[in-house]
Amino acid sequence: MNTKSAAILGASGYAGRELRALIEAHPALELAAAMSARPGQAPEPPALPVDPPIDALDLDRLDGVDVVFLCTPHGTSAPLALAALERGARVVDLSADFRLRDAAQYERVYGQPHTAPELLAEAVYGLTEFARERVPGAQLVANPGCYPTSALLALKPLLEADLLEPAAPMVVDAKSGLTGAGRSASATTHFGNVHENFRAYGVGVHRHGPEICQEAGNDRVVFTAHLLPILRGILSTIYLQPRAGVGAGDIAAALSARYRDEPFVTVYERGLPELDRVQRTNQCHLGVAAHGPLVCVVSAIDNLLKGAAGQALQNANLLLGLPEGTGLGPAHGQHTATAVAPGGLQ
Ligand SMILES: NC(=O)C1=CN([C@@H]2O[C@H](COP(=O)(O)OP(=O)(O)OC[C@H]3O[C@@H](n4cnc5c(N)ncnc54)[C@H](OP(=O)(O)O)[C@@H]3O)[C@@H](O)[C@H]2O)C=CC1
Ligand SMILES: CC(=O)N[C@@H](CCC(=O)OP(=O)(O)O)C(=O)O
Repeated sequence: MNTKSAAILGASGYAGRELRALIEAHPALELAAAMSARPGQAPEPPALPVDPPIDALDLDRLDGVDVVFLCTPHGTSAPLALAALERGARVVDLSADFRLRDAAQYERVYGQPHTAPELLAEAVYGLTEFARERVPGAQLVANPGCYPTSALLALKPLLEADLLEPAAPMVVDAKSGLTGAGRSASATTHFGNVHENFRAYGVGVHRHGPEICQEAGNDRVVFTAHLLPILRGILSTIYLQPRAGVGAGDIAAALSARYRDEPFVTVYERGLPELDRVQRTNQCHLGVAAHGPLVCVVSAIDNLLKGAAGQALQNANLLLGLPEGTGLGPAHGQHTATAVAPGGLQ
């Protein structure tokens, strides 16, 4: 395999560290730069002698780099994407800056004007299992949000197969571990404060609601986020009203058929997903159960891998003409290299 070069901006964050561990174990990618992007600030020195160094932001180091990963907060990614594209790199942005197609909606949802609206039309929403035809030709990939990844992998095949009652809401009751909030401790996400606690947040206004609706193609998704007192993983319990005559068995069969050949999505024949089966893997596990007049689909992912760095690497492999699963470890239900790699959050 010809080696390609990669750079990470935001390498000191949770997603950036995870991606770094994946790239360092990747057989065809070479890490050209791992930079901490906050302008004007020196990167933190490594905490331990074994921790890899992170450099200060220097956009000139992106010259000649094949793919740039933006692991930076929304609002800061857009100008960095512009700079990387101007230098000829392809870009995978892990933030929300290019996920919503409409600049006015971005401003409503994120409370600030978009600084590179001219790029929105060309950005490809990289839910990889549904974007394989468009990602390889893209310059800019908008990596999906973690909650949206868990919801959309369950919903999209059922919408495409027209198995759901058209007027009924689709209720996505999702729970995330603390790493979903990034590494900056806050009063509400610091482990010490959430210990023995569990709560819903952003009810009715969470920024991932519009993203899920956009990609589901309708406004009937009712999404609620919860914060779990664990480190990593998202489990979404999704309540759906099937069309008359459609039962849980039909829903499970449709998901199984859609994902039969997918290395990173596993549909259970019996039982329901649990977080410890997907933590530190790039897997989405789906399970189905009848629930009175409704059908319940449970979807579980690791927020930092399938919900962020792992899916970003699937997309980057496609951008670079590499097999999609390169560097993502054994295909089914097993832990990736990040379970043991330095820098990967254990
Ligand atoms: N955590 C998760 O589960 C997921 C995260 N994402 C997205 O990925 C991105 C990174 O998330 P995560 O790793 O959790 O975040 P972290 O807060 O852990 O890390 C953020 C990174 O961005 C840098 N940064 C912070 N503020 C600025 C700024 N004003 N300008 C430039 N750079 C800045 C930080 O560098 P410094 O060292 O200077 O602080 C750090 O390297 C976000 O957009 C997030 O929404 C997407 C899916 C899941
Ligand atoms: C637990 C937690 O706080 N999660 C974050 C979402 C995770 C994230 O980083 O958002 P993106 O996937 O859009 O990048 C939140 O609720 O805003």
